[in-house]
Amino acid sequence: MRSDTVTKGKQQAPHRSLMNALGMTKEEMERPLVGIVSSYNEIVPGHMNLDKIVNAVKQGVAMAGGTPIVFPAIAVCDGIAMGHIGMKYSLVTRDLIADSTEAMALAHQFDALVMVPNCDKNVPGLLMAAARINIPTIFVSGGPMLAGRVGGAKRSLSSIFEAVGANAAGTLSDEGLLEFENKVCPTCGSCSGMYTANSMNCLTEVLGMGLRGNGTIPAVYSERIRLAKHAGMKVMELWEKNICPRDIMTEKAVLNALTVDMALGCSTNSMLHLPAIAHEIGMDFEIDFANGISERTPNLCHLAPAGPTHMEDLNEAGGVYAVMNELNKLGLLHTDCMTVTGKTVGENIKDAVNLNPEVIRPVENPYSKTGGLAVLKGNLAPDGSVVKRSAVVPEMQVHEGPARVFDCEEDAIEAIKGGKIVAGDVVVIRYEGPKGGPGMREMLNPTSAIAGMGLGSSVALITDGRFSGASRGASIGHVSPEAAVGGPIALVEEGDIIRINIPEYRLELDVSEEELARRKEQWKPRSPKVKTGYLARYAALVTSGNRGAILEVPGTGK
Ligand SMILES: CC(C)(O)[C@@H](O)C(=O)O
Ligand SMILES: [Mg+2]
Repeated sequence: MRSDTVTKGKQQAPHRSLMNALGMTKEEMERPLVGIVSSYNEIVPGHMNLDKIVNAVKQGVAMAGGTPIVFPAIAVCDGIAMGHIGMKYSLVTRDLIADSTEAMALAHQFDALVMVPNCDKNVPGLLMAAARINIPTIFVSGGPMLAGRVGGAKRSLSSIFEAVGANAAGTLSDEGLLEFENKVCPTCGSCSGMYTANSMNCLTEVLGMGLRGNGTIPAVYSERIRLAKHAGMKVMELWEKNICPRDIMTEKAVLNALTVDMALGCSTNSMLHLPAIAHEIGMDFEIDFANGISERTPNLCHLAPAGPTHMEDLNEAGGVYAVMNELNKLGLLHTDCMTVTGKTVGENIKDAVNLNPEVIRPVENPYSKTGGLAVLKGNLAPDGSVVKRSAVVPEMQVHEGPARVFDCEEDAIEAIKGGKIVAGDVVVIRYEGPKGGPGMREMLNPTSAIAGMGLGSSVALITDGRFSGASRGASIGHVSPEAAVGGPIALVEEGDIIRINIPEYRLELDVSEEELARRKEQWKPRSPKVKTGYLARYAALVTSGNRGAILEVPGTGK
């Protein structure tokens, strides 16, 4: 066993004495040591129940003959971090979570791992760590929040952000806003739409790293406790068979995840996290892969913010496996991939029935023939940009309008709320990229203000930052290269015409090559917004959005 390094032999007497200090018995030391990575804390609603999940995992591991040992991972609530300096500290935690888990797992020589994440950065951060450490590992998340009820309709986090915009526009009273505030987040769990956390928890199931229901069983259901116990038992089976993450998260599994992403209508952040996970398994991942997959994959789900359904509805309808089974009818999945069930994808999904054709449209009757995401390229984004096209109204799929340029999120918000943005405008928010932000903030306040003020069908937003899964509208993010490194987005001037053509995957600035070359000559890099601490170190190492904002070892290109 890997843990023999710390438990067996005379040289290990000091190690065993320290384990004695933990209260660990000889019998416990002789069993496989299973690290349980707990993302529990008291500030993230999606994580406040993870102590219960972790306890259930411990019981499962112990029942199956392992010794469970808990250690922590940090976690940020993107909702609470939204719209201020806190959001610069969100994406950057993904890599802290991956790196710190690598450090803990290898420092203590665990035999296997159970990852217990839930919200936006913990799921991808721990998937990256799992691929990197590559010892038998299973995931069990905390589960989604139930939807709230406002005026008889199911509502969630995107509606409260948009309610703020409606209130600013005078179409929603202060009492109305307060009602949203009090009702949209009724339980613990990851916010109830197909936002980033739930996107990544569902894709964990597709990647084969979580058991059935990992993405959709609500946080407050006792079924989730049972799922956690099963995950604890299952990791011991994976250990016995030595099935490791890189046997499961193969290139084909990543392509399956991208495919199901298209059908579910996942968050644009999946297009940062999948390339980063792919990087950990040594896969070359060009983001425009996504378009080929998007072309042939129908969009089957319109969960919030794209439509009125929520994670609890997807769960009732049969969950992720039912969506996969639909896609399998078109032969779109690699069914031979191994999973943590010890079975292949094909074996896992064969009996999954779609129980609600309104929540999961059958492949014969999709919301659209093409998938949820698209990658746009052109002279404004030579290395690519990402849009959730399933959340863009038909009249904005092709749009042309004057650039309204802002060098940070706060300035854009002020202009939108101050009524300075009008129908037709293309709002450009730059110097918010991975290096420039630093930390590539989510622009949920600007997109919600646009939607809430009734401009969602006439105004587009382009940024080298990123979006929340709760953002909707013609919101094009991850524009690469970013402004801070002199990407063309830095050269846009107020009033330049920008052309967006989603069906043709184009994003163009209507300025001649000569003029752009002239502007480039004059462009000078700005002094970094943050000069000390983790953000400064992060900015020095981070790559661009199209590469998943991975951290590169300087000089290696890796
Ligand atoms: C706050 C949210 C909903 O988690 C957002 O940050 C997202 O990415 O979906
Ligand atoms: Mg987020």
